[in-house]
Amino acid sequence: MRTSIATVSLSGTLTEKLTAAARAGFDGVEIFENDLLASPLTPREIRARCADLGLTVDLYQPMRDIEAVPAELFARNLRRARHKFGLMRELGADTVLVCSSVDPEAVDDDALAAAHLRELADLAQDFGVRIAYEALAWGRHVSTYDHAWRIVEAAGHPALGTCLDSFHILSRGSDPRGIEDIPGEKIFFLQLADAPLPAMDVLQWSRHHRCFPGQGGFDVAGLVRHVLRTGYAGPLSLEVFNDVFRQAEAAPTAVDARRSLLALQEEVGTAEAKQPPAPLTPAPLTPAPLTPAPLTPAPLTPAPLTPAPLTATPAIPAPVVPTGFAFAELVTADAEPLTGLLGALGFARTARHRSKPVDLWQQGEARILVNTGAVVRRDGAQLAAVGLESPDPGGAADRAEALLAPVLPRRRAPEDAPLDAVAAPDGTELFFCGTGRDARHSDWRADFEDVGQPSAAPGVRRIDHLALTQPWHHFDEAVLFHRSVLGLDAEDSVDVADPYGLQRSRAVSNPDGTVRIALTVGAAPTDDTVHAQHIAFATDDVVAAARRFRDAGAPLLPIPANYYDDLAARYEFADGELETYRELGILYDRDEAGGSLRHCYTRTVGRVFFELLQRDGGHRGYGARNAPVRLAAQHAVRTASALVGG
Ligand SMILES: O=C(O)c1ccc(O)c(O)c1
Ligand SMILES: [Mg+2]
Repeated sequence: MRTSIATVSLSGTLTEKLTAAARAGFDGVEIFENDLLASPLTPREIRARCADLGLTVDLYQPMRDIEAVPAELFARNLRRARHKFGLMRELGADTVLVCSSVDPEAVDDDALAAAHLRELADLAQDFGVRIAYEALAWGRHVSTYDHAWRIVEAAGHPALGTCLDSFHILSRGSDPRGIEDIPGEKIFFLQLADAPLPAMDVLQWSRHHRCFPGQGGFDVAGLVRHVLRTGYAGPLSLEVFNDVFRQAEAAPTAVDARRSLLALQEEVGTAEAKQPPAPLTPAPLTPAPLTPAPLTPAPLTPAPLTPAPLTATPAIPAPVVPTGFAFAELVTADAEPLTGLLGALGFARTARHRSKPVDLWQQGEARILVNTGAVVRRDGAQLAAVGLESPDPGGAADRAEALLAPVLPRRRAPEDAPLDAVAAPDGTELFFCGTGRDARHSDWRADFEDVGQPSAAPGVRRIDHLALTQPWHHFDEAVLFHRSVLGLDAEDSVDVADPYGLQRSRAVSNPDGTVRIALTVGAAPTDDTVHAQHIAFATDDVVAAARRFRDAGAPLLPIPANYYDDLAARYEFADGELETYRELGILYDRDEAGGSLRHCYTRTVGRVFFELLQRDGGHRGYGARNAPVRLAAQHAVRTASALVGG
């Protein structure tokens, strides 16, 4: 199907928005009136710009507070509409959105609303324009899609149809099955948005917190299926009001938006194939014939009034879910502080890259690459790449590419083993690996020469999870990326209090928990915790591992006594157990099923720190309840070392 995006969903000037939408591969746009008013381009120039970019203007919007008002006011509204319809011809837009009225003067009278909309549609028809009437969830008298449709039906005018907006429908809790009672040719437009579920005042919710499908909690795919069963043949158009997207760069937001529609179409297609085919009302592919406007002076080529025929979603290769971490790669100018920590944790340097200053440090199945040959940003050591074990590295990369992930060159140097890799939204390079499976392809170990043996002592077994703080304006994008591109499942988001802000965190994982990534966004983009990244190592005995680390002369993050007093009040411990945790700085958490989590932290080097973690009894969490204590302790350490100039 054709895809479209409202300019309100992207940041920047109208020109920047159009360019970003076109580059991301959208077919068309909804032009928001404010974007047009603020643009130095004339409507004809905007039309030409869109044409140059290969974009159609699928909708002009919104017109507000038109219907069911006193006669004199309605006369003024018609005058306003005449101007806008003229503008739309210049713009090459054939459909205008009319929102249900929020005017205090509007009356609760469906017959009057229908009569006014019919009159409006009559005028619109003279200009070759169609009216799509949309129920705003906070409309004064019309706030549900079925009510808007009843009025459209009563008006009975060929140039009047309805606009469905998934936000207004799903935020009101309306039953989307009723959509199938609307003939597809009377659905003039479909706007899609998701939103997080915790409800608030619906207007604030809509204006600030909409997000792209797959990023929130609505069943947008379910709604789209109902719409498609009517025979609707217009575009799938994203209309997302979101404070973050309004500020972030338009180009990545547009790509994020397109990825969400690709994943949505995949979901709709897949689910549809599993069900018995739904009865489809055949959709007329052309709107009702419209008389050209006699008043228009402009000898413009008429805007394309024919929606493109329904085309199948281009096939997206099936998800190839990663089955473990192959490695994590840290880049740093000075290896010693990091390798000092790794050595104290029990890691040994086991291999060296054949041609680059990259060392492999290993313990159990945990592998850390320390790279001193790459460009390091101002904030020091950082995690630059992650190797994911993949049952089909090429297939994983093909899917990533189909979902618009930037595909990286397969070889970083001519002599390297070819590896499929893509970039995550935060720039982390993700390598799809088949460690030990195929020496010619996807076995990154082929580039390394053994220089030692991993320690035999029991300690770290593998990487348990990565915690990656995302740039604040890429958080929702990152969650959708990991879900759609990598096929990981996303858990609900949790809020973690930091001394200087609130961090939203959402974990993504594979079904058996061998790949877990906690994505976090900080509240204050200037604060250094915002950029922190950590690698958590799984151990079967966190107390022994912590002791060994400390005995090697490395300090663990000190945790305040108050934390342990609270633990004592909360849980019963065996004799001496709590004292051990207190002595070592081990944090403790228990889930409802009695599973437990014990974990402790190293100091931070650049952006990076390590965690030792022991899960028992099937605990699947990350210790979110302990995170505020950990964050405060890290602040305290940073402040203290700043005071001594360290
Ligand atoms: O918030 C609004 O006013 C508004 C305007 C136009 C729309 O299509 C919409 O869904 C909401
Ligand atoms: Mg809308």
